[in-house]
Amino acid sequence: MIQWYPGHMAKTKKIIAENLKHIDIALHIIDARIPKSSYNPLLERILGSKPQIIVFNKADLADSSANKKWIMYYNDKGINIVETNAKNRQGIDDIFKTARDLMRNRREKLMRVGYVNVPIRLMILGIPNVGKSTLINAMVGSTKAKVGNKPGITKGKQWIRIGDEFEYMDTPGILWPKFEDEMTGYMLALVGSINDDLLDFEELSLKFIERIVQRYPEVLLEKYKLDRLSDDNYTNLVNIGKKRGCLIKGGEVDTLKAAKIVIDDFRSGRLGNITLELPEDIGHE
Ligand SMILES: Nc1nc2c(ncn2[C@@H]2O[C@H](COP(=O)(O)OP(=O)(O)OP(=O)(O)O)[C@@H](O)[C@H]2O)c(=O)[nH]1
Repeated sequence: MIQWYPGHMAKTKKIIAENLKHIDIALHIIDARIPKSSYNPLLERILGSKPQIIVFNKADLADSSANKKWIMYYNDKGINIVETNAKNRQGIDDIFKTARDLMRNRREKLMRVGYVNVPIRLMILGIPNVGKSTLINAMVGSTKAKVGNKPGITKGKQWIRIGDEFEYMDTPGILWPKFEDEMTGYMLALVGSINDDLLDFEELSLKFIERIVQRYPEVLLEKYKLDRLSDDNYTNLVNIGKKRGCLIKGGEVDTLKAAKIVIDDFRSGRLGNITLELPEDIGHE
């Protein structure tokens, strides 16, 4: 499993802290299928009193009842959360609305002292592969993006204008995943936030099957037309391989091939809407 070197992490933290000085609101993108593992609690410490909006992206791939639970969880904590499908531009207007609401008082104050049309500055942050670039494109949408250096702020910083009201920092902040425990590593790997070259797919698929057997057993039975689920997940993987014709010479099951099929089916949404982590998992693993 990959780890971030402490030096690299400290440098990234410093860059993010520096960039945050220039913005009004941080958009913290998380993956709705793994809201616990894709959330980096360290960001909160760096943010201090700077407002954040949690963008619950890829909600279209997640389980809608789980989405509701997570939204309630964050609402109860008083944290703003917006559900999105950046690929289809769903939820984008809610981000703008929430940002406007958050900045209303400040903008009114500025207007009273003569500042008009002060843009709300946003920055997108998130771990790899959560949909940062897709979200940026969705936010820009059809409004023509003006890119340019702004005087008075760190040289070279690029801002993109969205309509009349918003500007966002051109480069999204890439957060390092928190490798808090082994399970977090597996979760991040399952959604593709860790380089595939480093992964043991068979081991990963067994962890995935374990969780699916607990939470969505019917998914495996239906998708792979299994007669029954075994208590032993390796047997389940072998049975999936048999159904999918993953055989090597001598009629043995090619479990690596079967593992890749299962993971690919999950990532692409072919297994249906799945959420691997629920709010009640926090502090229980
Ligand atoms: N189904 C679905 N797919 C999405 C959504 N948002 C992004 N994707 C897909 O997820 C993949 C990663 O999206 P990117 O926008 O490249 O993610 P990123 O966070 O910029 O990735 P890095 O550059 O690796 O940090 C792409 O294949 C997108 O099409 C979404 O809301 N729903």
